[in-house]
Amino acid sequence: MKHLLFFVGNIFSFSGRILYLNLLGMILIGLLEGIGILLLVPFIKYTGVLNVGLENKSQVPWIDNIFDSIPQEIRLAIILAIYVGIIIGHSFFQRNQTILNTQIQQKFLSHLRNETYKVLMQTNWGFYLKNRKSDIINVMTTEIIRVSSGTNLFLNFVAALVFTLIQVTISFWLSPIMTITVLIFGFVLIFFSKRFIKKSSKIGEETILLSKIYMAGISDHFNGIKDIKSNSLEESHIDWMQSFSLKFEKNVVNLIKLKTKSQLIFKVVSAFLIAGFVYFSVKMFQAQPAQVMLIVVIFTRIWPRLSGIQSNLEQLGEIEPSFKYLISIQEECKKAKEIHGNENTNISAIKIKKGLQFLDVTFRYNIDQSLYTLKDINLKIPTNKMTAVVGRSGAGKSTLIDLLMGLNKPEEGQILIDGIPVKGENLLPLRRSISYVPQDPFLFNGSIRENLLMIEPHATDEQLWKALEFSSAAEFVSGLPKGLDTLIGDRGIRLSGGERQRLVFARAILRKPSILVLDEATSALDSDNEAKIQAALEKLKGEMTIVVIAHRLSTIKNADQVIVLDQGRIIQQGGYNQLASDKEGIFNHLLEQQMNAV
Ligand SMILES: Nc1ncnc2c1ncn2[C@@H]1O[C@H](COP(=O)(O)OP(=O)(O)OP(=O)(O)O)[C@@H](O)[C@H]1O
Repeated sequence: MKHLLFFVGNIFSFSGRILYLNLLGMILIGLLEGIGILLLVPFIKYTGVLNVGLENKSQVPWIDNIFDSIPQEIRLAIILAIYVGIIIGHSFFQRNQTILNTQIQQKFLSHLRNETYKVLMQTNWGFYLKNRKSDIINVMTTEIIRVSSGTNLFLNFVAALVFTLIQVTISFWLSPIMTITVLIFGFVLIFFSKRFIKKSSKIGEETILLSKIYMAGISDHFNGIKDIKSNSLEESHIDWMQSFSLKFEKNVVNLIKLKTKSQLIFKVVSAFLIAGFVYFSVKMFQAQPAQVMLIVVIFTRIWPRLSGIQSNLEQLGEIEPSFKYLISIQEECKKAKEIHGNENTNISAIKIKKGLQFLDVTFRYNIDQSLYTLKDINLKIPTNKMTAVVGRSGAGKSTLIDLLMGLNKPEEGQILIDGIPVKGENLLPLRRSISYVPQDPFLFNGSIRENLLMIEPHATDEQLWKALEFSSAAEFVSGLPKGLDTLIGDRGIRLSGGERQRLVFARAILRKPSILVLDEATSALDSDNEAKIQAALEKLKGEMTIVVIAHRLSTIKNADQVIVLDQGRIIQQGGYNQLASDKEGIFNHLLEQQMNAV
């Protein structure tokens, strides 16, 4: 319940006055419905549908008094006119209230979506190492909508309580004993239906789990669609989907079974109660037709409200796990927050004068694992020079780069920029100074121009072509029918691997970074284009600090220093030729292996 109240508090502080207006509208609608019940008294009496006897007073004498004072010939017309007026007023308020409700709900949904997205964007990289991307997509798509509709459901529940209260008050006026009896039976039944709410909550938990698995499954499958097609794995994936759909089906059917079971109990009890009331009223208390009709009206008005409360509680129980889940994600994000407020907008890049340094740096991904991913790393990266990091697969090269960019924090030791530790305030300026080109670069489904402008939104066409020229991409881009406006598909699927890498390289250069980090960024290039990129890097050497990870050692021939990593430790460090000539060294060994392979 506290999770639900957290979001209700949120919607109150977010929506403010408009929410109170909404509640007021609900009360008005409830009142109009209540007046509708009161009108039944004169309606029954003066229409003569039931033989009440005009001389008899009903349970609400003041209503009789009002209508008795109206001339008989226009009395019925007035009653009917009031009735029509009430229906019109009721419909009018209900329409406005529905619109207002939707506005509040949609605004709250946008607020929830924006805020959750913002905290997700502001968390550190460690959060993304711990959580599955598909779980986060599930939160942003499914869970947020469930929470928003759950909050709305709660507001409707409050409105239902208000309606019930108004109707109970009016019914109490008409027949206190009858109203109290219905209420006692209703609340006893609600009390004994607690287990339905618990069961709904369990089904809600199962729904979240299923959505997570589903989202993870389909994102894996469509990310790997090429592998699926080329290895003809379609059938097994179709089977997975079919068996999964069955689980979804069962989950929803179970929920409906549960909901309808409690409603069935309410309806059966209501049938027995109404039959019992009418029987005892007529047989034992000789009730008049008007009184019997009143009993039926009161019962049929209040009882559905009580069964509605039960149904609302079950629905809230089902959504409760989503409230809990969203709060836990938001709290985890807050703990992992690395950008506070809007500080990201006014950050300017720093100019690095002397260089970067790793001082006794030790790191491991999981504090429980005994082996360190990087151990006792001492290293200087001089400004405006090229540093290459090489080593076998799994040696820790990418991890070293992630630490350099401040994505992960060292467990021990520190990383310094011009002698100042990389942490807190200088973390974001450092990242602003870096252009990073990963192994599998990110291109989104848009035009080449949009992909380039993503990094430097104000760049002119001239600057774009210059960057493309620099990365040896100008030739292929100008050869495309739509040039810069060519659409490149999901993750740049309509380009070759080498074209993608050159495009991302152009994008990195466009930013004119102080530090250019290339993580296996030229692996897909042919030797001709690789030579061109090497020449480009050579030109950049005096202007920016370049850090290159490369398996293909020919790429780093021009490096000013080479760092050789093995099992998380630096085992060799020096100039390219110096390391190549050390016959005992692992670098020479790696070189020989590559020569033999060629
Ligand atoms: N997110 C992670 N969680 C746990 N372990 C990780 C994670 N990322 C990498 N590792 C482990 O850390 C070690 C170093 O990985 P890293 O990616 O830095 O190696 P690498 O030298 O860049 O390898 P490659 O050349 O194959 O890309 C590997 O043993 C890897 O399994």
